Amino acid sequence: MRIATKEEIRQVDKKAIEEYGMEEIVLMENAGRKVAQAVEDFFDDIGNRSVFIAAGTGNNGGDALVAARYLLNYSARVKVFLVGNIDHMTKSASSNYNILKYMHADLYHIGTEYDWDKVRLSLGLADAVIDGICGTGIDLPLRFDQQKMVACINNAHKPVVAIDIPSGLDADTGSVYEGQAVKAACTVTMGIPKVGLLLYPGAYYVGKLIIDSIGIPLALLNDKAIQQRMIDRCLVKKFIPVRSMEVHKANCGRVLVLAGSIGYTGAAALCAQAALRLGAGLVTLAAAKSLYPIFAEKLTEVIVMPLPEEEKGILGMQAAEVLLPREESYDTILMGPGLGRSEKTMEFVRNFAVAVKKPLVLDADAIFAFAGHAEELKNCAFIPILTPHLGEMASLLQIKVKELKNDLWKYARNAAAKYNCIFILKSEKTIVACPDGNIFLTTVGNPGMATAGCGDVLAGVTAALRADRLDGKKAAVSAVFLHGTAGDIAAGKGMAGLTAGDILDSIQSARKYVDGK
Ligand SMILES: NC(=O)C1=CN([C@@H]2O[C@H](COP(=O)(O)OP(=O)(O)OC[C@H]3O[C@@H](n4cnc5c(N)ncnc54)[C@H](O)[C@@H]3O)[C@@H](O)[C@H]2O)[C@@H](O)CC1
Ligand SMILES: [K+]
Repeated sequence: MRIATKEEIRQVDKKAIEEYGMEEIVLMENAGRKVAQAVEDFFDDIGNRSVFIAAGTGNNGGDALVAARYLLNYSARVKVFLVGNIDHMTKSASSNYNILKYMHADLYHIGTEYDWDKVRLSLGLADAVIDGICGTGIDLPLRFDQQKMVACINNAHKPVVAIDIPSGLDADTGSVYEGQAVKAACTVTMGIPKVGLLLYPGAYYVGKLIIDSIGIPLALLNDKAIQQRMIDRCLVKKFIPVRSMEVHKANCGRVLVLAGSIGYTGAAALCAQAALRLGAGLVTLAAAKSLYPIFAEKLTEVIVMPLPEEEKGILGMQAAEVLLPREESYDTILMGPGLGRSEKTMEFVRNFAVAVKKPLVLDADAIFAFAGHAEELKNCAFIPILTPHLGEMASLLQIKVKELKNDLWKYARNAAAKYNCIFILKSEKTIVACPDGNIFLTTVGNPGMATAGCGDVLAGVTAALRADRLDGKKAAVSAVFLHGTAGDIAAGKGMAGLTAGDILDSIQSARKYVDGK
């Protein structure tokens, strides 16, 4: 399923009306009916219930006015409060306003402070609230009267059904101006989700998300021009090849891992093992030679290659001299987990990444190596996949984490295009950003996965998929789904106390779930 920005959904609505000949008022009718149904679903006895409806003057308000009519038809008690000047109502909203007037519905205009008392009193008596103050048509901050209505609704602590998007939430970024957004129990969004519903802090305001059809043709909702997509099983199943009967260990992915330093041997072991668990045929862990005895003892199925070191446990340019002549033995090279940040190692990472002619997955310290040198990523032979968390991304882009968080998707999208990289940007809602502008958002994973080593497992899974001939975009998207699914399987035993080792142990089951066998 795709996820729309404000402009993209505006284009969808426009094309439905102008190209397909759908009537705006019909779309509004469908939207309003779905909202009324959502309210009805809250109660067994809607006929005995009072519903407070806040309706703005745009089409979001129009949806609310339609919902009011349906709820009146269900015999609910309905009070509609209009937020804004009705002279500015859109044509379709105005038509619905006139119908309600003709029905002698309880319609209130807010002019004086006395009217706000009435708002608060009605909210106090209501069993449920519909938020139709505004939707995708606004730019924040809200107008003063809209802000006041949002505050009244939130202070009433009643179950709120938000139409399309909780009022006050930015549909593109998920940002909320000074906390002024409706806190919904449920949001009924039309056609496809809007970006802001899925991003934090916006996602906290949404409650249960219901995605309802209002009759817009699927071809429009699935248009490639909408550049954001959910990562789900259906998408990933299309990307991952069925394992052939004639498969050989050398032709289902040979991964070279460059990872580990003194104190960080676990990271190296986890990512190498994760690549095997996903299905790579051969995994070689190349590490500073003084670490060799540790890995030889720790790992059984992984081949361990000792490399010359600059200092005890620290890799430098000599490692490249050993590795470059052997590059044809590998399909993908993963660098970074636990590698350390010494100057010599960072220099080696940057030089080797450009010299080697194999697809790369760069994680952790290998991403840090490019902080202040991001332009050099453009010189990689293949589009590299980078798997930063927010701190690593911020250091790569030389900005503050707070700044990055304010417009995460924009930064990720711009950086992917500018440095010709694919980013798996890890957070509570991991995304994949591609140089062509496409963004993919995870639908799986859980807070238990905020644990040491979890990212190392993701890096290994990503490298294994890339080594099995998936292009960068498909490998990154599939890795996020398989890793998140493995985390969800592991969380079956409990989220707190979940370890990266548990996720590792569940990767095989996650792949089986995707393969459908
Ligand atoms: N366009 C369509 O065909 C459809 C639209 N639908 C609904 O319409 C909504 C979008 O409607 P609109 O585009 O009319 O806009 P909204 O109803 O979201 O916003 C109301 C009005 O506020 C104005 N505004 C902008 N910034 C503002 C600010 N800072 N403070 C106050 N007012 C501001 C806008 O000009 C807009 O007319 C969707 O969210 C959805 O609920 C649905 O009815 C389905 C069909
Ligand atoms: K709304």
